Parts: sequence; C-alpha cells; structure tokens
Amino acid sequence: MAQKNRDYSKRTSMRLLLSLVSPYKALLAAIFVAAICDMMGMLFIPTQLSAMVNVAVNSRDMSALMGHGVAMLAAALVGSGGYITTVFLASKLCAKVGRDLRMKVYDASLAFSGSDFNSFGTGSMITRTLSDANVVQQTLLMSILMIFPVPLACAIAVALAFSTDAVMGWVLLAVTLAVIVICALAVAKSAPIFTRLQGFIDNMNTRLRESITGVRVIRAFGKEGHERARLGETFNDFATNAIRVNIVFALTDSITFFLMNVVEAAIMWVGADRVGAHAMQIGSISALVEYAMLIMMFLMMAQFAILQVPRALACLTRAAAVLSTEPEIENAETPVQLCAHRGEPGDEVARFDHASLRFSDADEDTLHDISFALRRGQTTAIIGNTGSGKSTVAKLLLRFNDVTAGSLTFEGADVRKVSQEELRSRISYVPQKAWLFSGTIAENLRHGDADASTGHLWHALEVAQASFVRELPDGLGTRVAQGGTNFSGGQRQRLAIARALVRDADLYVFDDSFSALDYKTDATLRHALAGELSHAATLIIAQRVSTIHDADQIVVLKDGEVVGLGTHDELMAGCPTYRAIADSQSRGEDAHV
Ligand SMILES: Nc1ncnc2c1ncn2[C@@H]1O[C@H](COP(=O)(O)OP(=O)(O)OP(=O)(O)O)[C@@H](O)[C@H]1O
Repeated sequence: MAQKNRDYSKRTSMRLLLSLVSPYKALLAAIFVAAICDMMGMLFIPTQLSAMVNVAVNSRDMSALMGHGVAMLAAALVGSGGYITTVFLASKLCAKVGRDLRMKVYDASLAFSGSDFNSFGTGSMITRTLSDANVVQQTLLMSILMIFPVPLACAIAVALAFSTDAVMGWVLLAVTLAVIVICALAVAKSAPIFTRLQGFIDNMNTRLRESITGVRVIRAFGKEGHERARLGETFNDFATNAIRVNIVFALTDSITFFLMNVVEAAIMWVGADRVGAHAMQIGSISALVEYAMLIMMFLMMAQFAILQVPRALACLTRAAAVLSTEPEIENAETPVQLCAHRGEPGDEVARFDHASLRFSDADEDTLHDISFALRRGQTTAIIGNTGSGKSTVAKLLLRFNDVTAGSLTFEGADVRKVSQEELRSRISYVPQKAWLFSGTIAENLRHGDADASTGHLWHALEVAQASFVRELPDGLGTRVAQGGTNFSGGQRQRLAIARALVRDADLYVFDDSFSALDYKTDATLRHALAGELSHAATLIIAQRVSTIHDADQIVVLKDGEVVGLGTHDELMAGCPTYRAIADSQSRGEDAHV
C-alpha cells in the first residue's frame, strides 16, 4: 500500500514537472546542444594532450604539435562556450519553472474556501508556495547541470578510452559501472533523510509563524519559556536531520575521493604494463587518467544532486496536492450574467430561501433553514449571540461558501450560477477583522475601485468618519503597515469602511464593523451611511442593539436559525431572544452610567 502510494506520488510529481517544463521545449533543446558542446570540448582536451605527449616522445614534429595545440584551444573554447551557455539557459529555464510553480500554487489557493485552506494550514501553504518551489527550482537546475550530462560524459569518455586502447577501455568501463552501483546504493540509503527534511521545515514554519503572530499573547501570559521549548524542539529536530544529511555528504565525498585514487592507481598500474608491452603509448595514460577523473567528478556531482531529487519530488507532490484540490466553490460552466440595470428602491437584491449551510468539516448545520430578503434602499441587520452564524451569512453572500440546502439568489439569479468575480464585483464588504495591506492609505482605499479619484477617496473617508486622515502629515499618502497595525482598531475599522464605500455596489455588507467605535461615532457613521447608500441594499452584522436599532428589518439568529424577523419595536414585542439581548445590553449600559 505504502509502495503504491509512493509510486502514485512519484507519478503525480513527474506529471507536474513535465507540465511545468513542457512550455519551454525550445529552451530545453538549446540546453541539450550546449551541453553536448561542453562535454565534447571537455573530453577532447585530454585526447589532444595525450596526442601531444606521444608526438613529443616519438617524433618531436613541431607542426603536428602546433596542430594538436590549436585543436586543444578550439576544444577549450567550444567546451567553455558550451558550459557558459548551458548554465545561463538552465538558470533561465529553472527560474521560469519556479515562477510558474509559485504562481500555480498561489492561484489555486486563491480559489480555496476556508475549509479548503484549513485542510492544508497557513504555514504549510506558505512553505508550499515559497520554499517547496525553491527546492524544485534549485534541484531542477542541479539535475540539468549535474545529473543529465552523466550518461553522455560516461559514454563519450568510455568510447574515447576504447579508441585509445581496448583493454584500458574495458578497465574504465568496469570501474565506471562499479562506481555507479556504489553511488546508487548510497543514494538509496540516504534519500529518505532528505525527504524528511521538508516536513521539518514545514513544522518550523508553522510554529514560528504562530509564535511571531501571537508574541503579545505569549508575553502577556508569561509563556516565553514554554514557547521557547516548543520551538527549540522543532529547531532541534531539523538540526538533527541536517547533521545526518551532512554526515551522508561527508561519507559519500570521502568514498568517492578514495575511489578516484584507486582508479588512478589502477590505470597507472595496468597502463604501465600496456606501455611496457608496446601496446599503448605513454601519453595515452594521461588521457585515460583524465577520462576517469572526469567520470568520477561527474558521478560525484550527480550523487550530490540525486540526493536532492527525492526531496524535490516530495515538494512537487505537495504542490500537486494543492493543485489537484477541487475548490469547494467553483464557477458554473456557463455562468449567467447579472442584470446590468440598477433596480428601484425596495427591489430585492438578494434572498435567502430556506437556506442551510453545513461546513464540509462539521457534523451539524451552521445555518439552518434561513429565509429573508435584502432590498435596495433598506438596511437589514443581523444580531445574535457569538457563534450563532452571523458572519457565515456574509460568507454565503460573497460565495466563500455555498448553501448546502435551499437557495440564495442575487438579483434573481442563483449565486451558484453567477461567476464569483461578477457576484463579488456587485458587493462591497467590510470584514469582521479590518485587514489593511502594506502600502499607502490611498492604495488601500483603491482596492474598492482602482480608478477612484482623490476627491472620491476623501468623500468616502468623510462618510466613514475617518477625517483623522486629514490631520496626518502625509494624508492619503500615509504609509500603512502590514495588517494596518500602525493604526488603532477603531481607525482600521473606519479605513476598512471607507475602502468599502469607494466601491459602487448593489449590496454593502458590514460584518461587525462598528464594534471598535464609540457610541457617538457609531451613530454619526450610520447616519452618514443611510444617506450615502440609498441606492443599494445594506446588511449590518452587529452585536450591539444600539447599532441596528433603526434598521428596516432585523434578523435574529440563534444557533444558526432565524428566531425573529422584524423592526426593533416588533421584535421587542414578539421575540424573546431579541428582548433578552436588548435587556442585557441596556442593563450593561445602565451599569456603566
Ligand atoms: N470553515 C469552518 N468550518 C467549520 N465550522 C466553521 C467554519 N467557519 C465557521 N465555523 C463555525 O460556524 C459557527 C458560526 O460562526 P460565525 O463566524 O458565523 O459566528 P458569528 O455569529 O459571526 O460569531 P461572532 O459574533 O463571534 O463573530 C461557529 O461555531 C464556527 O465555529
């Protein structure tokens, strides 16, 4: 079974490699030609050298010596030209293959739903996109430069040895085969250690990422020692394995050097006999030693490169696993176009009709049989206890997940039939965690609309009550750190709201987007929004009753089910869950007064 799985992953990774390399057939052909020139040039030099020695010993014919010298120079030029070209073209090819692999894995991850992403984990996805692709790129380069030329070099060298002297040809062939067998055994023994290395890198990445992201929590809970121990264990695993790898290299290196000396001695020994018997000329010994040394050198380099291959294959298999994951959410084969015409106030923009959702990794429905509509010019609010499924409603609207029963329509079309790009272009979304990207404030706001004018950006900031940007020395050009960490929680929320407002959408979704604002800013902002978004439907997910008090309709969620639907007054009169939430919050407010 394990063998079957190994064969399957080997096939998968080879298929992926072929698909990555196949667009560059011309480049591959050019590398092949350049490598032959390199080989021929390199092996032709000792041939000429031996001929020169033989001429010098036998006839001292100057013109013959000059001829061999010129041929040697030409061989050196062809050889080095071939080598430089091979390295240049191979580096180009591998850089392109690495880039393509990174893009493929990244593109695939963009189509993932939350559950798809969770099945790999963030740390592993980063390793797969960066480090794994790097290993593949480097190993491919090493393979082209160090493994692929070996059969060619061995064949040419043995053929040249045979042409020099048949007996010495057999000696070299026997020695070459013996060294190949030894190398193959060494590789088979050490390959699993290399494969394990990548798993350790994954572990280090995941733990380090968690530790760096949660550094404040670690400090606050005084868990530095515990974290250090956890990371120390991970680093230690990696170091132990890396040491084993180095031992393998040291052993194989010394064995190969020992073999080099043995081969040299064998050639001298047998060659001297052959020269003594006048079966071979003295100069030929130097050529034969050179051929043998070249074969050994190539085999040694190939051995080093081959040891990296299982690790690269493991990386390719891991990339293939990402690429072969069928995203939970896919576009319909022939998506329906949404109506380009903007409807009238009161028209339905989206409707949940007995919709349920069960996450693929969950045993129960997170949302169960929910029905309500979002209408143009109206504000719908969702309230409910934590974990009741409020954010999941937003995930369905944006098609981060699909309903597992019932339906969700947008502008009358089932969202599963609308392309994700078109659907999302009609919705503007403020996520629960106001994430900002590194860059400037203007760049962040233009995520909403790349062509928005500066005036439009300022207007959105004003509506979002983010006029603090005017007081910043660089205004819209102010730098934003990754995640927006150089702004306070409330400032981040207002910038995220402004970003959403920059987009002209049919539906605006605010997922708990006012929670970090004080009551006064919350009220002013909602008032400004009401005037601004009269053309669209608005969905506000909130925890505070005061935030949604004035909504046209309020959906009350409890454990994923709609237990109330109406205005604040209607719900206060007829929905015990809503009344309980409102009462608990007003008690809380009284307590604060
Ligand atoms: N990808 C997922 N796989 C499995 N369960 C999930 C997934 N995403 C969310 N859930 C579960 O769905 C439930 C509802 O989550 P949701 O984020 O919608 O709640 P919420 O009402 O918005 O909560 P809060 O007010 O705390 O933000 C939770 O129990 C959560 O654990």
